[in-house]
Amino acid sequence: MSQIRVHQLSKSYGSNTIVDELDLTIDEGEFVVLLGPSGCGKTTTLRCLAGLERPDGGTISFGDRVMYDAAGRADVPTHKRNVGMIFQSYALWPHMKVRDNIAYPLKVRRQREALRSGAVERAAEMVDCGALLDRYPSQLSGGQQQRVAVARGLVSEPDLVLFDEPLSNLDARLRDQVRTQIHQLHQRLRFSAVFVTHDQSEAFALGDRLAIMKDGKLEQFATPQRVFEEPSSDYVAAFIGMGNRLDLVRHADGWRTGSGAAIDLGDRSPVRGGADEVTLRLRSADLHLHRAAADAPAGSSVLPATVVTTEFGGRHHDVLVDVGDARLSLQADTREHGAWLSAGAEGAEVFVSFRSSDARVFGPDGRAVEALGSQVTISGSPVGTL
Ligand SMILES: Nc1ncnc2c1ncn2[C@@H]1O[C@H](COP(=O)(O)OP(=O)(O)OP(=O)(O)O)[C@@H](O)[C@H]1O
Repeated sequence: MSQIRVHQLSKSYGSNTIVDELDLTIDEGEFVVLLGPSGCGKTTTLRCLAGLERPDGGTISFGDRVMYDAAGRADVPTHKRNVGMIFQSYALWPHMKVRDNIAYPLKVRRQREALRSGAVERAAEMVDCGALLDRYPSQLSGGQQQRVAVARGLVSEPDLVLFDEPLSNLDARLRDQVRTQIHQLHQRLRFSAVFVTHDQSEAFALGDRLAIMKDGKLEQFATPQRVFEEPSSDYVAAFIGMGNRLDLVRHADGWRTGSGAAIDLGDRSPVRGGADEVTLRLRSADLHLHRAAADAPAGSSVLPATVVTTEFGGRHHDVLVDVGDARLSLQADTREHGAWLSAGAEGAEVFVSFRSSDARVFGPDGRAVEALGSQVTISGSPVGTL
């Protein structure tokens, strides 16, 4: 098996375009995560890959085998695509024992040699379910049921394993356990996978690459590290945890917020003529709280703020502040700030600071303003030199 390619894939329901000329590649052994908010078309894309949904346009190929081609009228049925599928609802057959559930894909594909040579038992052992083979699904916990579903998804050594939000029905502790198990299995077996989720921590933990979807299209397709450090748009930044937003306007002496506070964008500043209005995004962890402006580290931007609410979170307090008409969230260290924050800090006049290197800047079209040495680009096209 080699690369899996999706080219110009489209799918509509009535007049609603759900998948919109989507291009996606999954390299051999790669774990690709489809990430995006509810309704952006993740599951529909997955179902098209599985052959459970008939696209309206485009092509899907697994190596040199064309699975679907709207123009060439190819459409290989699901049971001939050699995909493994793991669903949110586990989807185990209730009337079959664990052994028969895991064996099911081998029986459908008539893989008798695998059945004879103990593939079912090996798959069960792989997910620590070897002792459960003679139980029915109703005799298993949710976590055990999903591990059996993972064994069933992998038992036939499929060309592609599809996961549709498989952790969503599990409680937080089990979710972490099954997530780690899927990660370890992938490290060991190196199967090609597409994993649908709307949870950014799952995506960061599991993905070799993240395909972030918006309205049926790919907004960014890159490694988790790249997405975390350089989100390609304001939409991606907001979705992956840069919840703090400040709108800035260029003045003769530099950038200012709507309430007039000066902001130093450092080398993330677009050049004159590039953009005169930008959006700045910051993570809560990169915004710092001070009782006096002088306490802020040298070289950072400092903004006057008013405390709105605080919540105890253990080592930190979650704090909401207003900076002009922008509401920002930050985490304040409990050892440094706990005493006065716990004593009722609502309404307190404070300062917040951040470093320009932690901020990400987006142009009026929502695309990232990237600093490339002394050359600055907006939306990928050079607009001038600093
Ligand atoms: N069979 C169908 N008929 C009509 N509309 C559908 C059908 N299946 C899905 N849709 C619509 O297509 C849109 C995208 O659905 P899809 O399940 O692909 O989204 P998603 O990104 O996976 O979201 P979620 O995380 O909520 O599952 C939704 O608005 C949904 O209501």
